[in-house]
Amino acid sequence: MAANPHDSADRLAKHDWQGVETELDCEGVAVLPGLLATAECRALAALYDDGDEGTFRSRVVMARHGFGRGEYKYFDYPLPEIVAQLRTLLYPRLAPIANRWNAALGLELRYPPSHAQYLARCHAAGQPRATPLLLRYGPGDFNCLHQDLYGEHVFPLQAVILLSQPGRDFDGGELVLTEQRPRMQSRVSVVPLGQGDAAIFAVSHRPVQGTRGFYRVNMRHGVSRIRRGTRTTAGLIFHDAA
Ligand SMILES: O=C(O)CCC(=O)C(=O)O
Ligand SMILES: [Fe+2]
Repeated sequence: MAANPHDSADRLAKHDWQGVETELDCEGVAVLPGLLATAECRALAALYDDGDEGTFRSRVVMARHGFGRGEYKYFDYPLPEIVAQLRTLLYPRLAPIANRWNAALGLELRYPPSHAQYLARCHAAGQPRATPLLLRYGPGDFNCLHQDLYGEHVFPLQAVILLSQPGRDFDGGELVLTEQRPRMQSRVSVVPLGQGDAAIFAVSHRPVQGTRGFYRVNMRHGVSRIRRGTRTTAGLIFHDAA
């Protein structure tokens, strides 16, 4: 799929990154409205059924693993151009936030400025397989709360792009995040997305400012039951898989 790199760069530049950073710090999730245009959503979603052989490295039927109901496919390298570009362009916006979070949590690990450098680290450590994916849900399907960990190397933020149009293509099927706080009850947030919007959120944990410094909360995400129609999403995970 052709995508003009200048279009993609402009698309990211127009977003309120200061606002995104504040939302991520306060809530652990931020929305980038209209990250993809409608035609791009359709073209990317169409790969699910029409992708050439070699587009995907594997297909997972969620019910077989107790992950929920629905299915997904992991892209293989080389990634479709738009997926590769979004991963490359989003990463340098997110790495400084990830580094600040690690510092707040007292972790020494830092993430390099470019995604190519970070992937080289994953690949050298035995995590060479592509993790971006397309997910497809039909009526009654859902995605259980989970964390996308694929090995020792974990980049702490990820993105999900809604490729279908809510209300027209499907009803229900909301992205849900839970936050498990130490010695407290869990908090939940539902993230309203329109077609082409991306949610950026914490993969497994994030720092929260308390009265005596930062503490660590554990995050999970999932999707509530699809009540009608078909919902397709694209997931961008920045670490690769073992
Ligand atoms: O379909 C969704 O909204 C969530 C997808 C997901 O779990 C992921 O991309 O990691
Ligand atoms: Fe996920």
